[in-house]
Amino acid sequence: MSDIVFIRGLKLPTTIGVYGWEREVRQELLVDLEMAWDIAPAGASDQVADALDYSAVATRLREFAAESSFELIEKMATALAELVMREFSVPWLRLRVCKPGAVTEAVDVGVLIERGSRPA
Ligand SMILES: Nc1nc2c(c(=O)[nH]1)N=C([C@H](O)[C@@H](O)CO)CN2
Repeated sequence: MSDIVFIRGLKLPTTIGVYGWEREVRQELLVDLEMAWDIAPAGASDQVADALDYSAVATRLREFAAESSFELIEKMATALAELVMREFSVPWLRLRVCKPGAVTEAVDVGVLIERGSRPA
């Protein structure tokens, strides 16, 4: 099984950053998430109850980020990955967390992590 359910370009307003001014403002992170998930049951039934509901995942990530106050995007990425695996029973994921504008000379900066075991 090598199916993937994904979310791309999810906006996560949050408090994030190591500098003093960053503790006083909200900034927007962008997240790309790939989750290993067997889509065969939903593909057969056409019922969202049989699917990994990407809408529910997105809502939960935005809720978590809104309540978070981390310094590093490494910490945010780790926490988001743990949440998705724990609450949605996802066995493997690849998560990119981007902080647009953090380095003005760069198109983008961020971290890309993989967690869990990918089903064969
Ligand atoms: N590897 C990281 N480097 C930096 C981070 C980070 O979260 N991970 N954060 C900052 C500052 O908060 C920066 O984004 C402010 O523009 C610097 N380096």
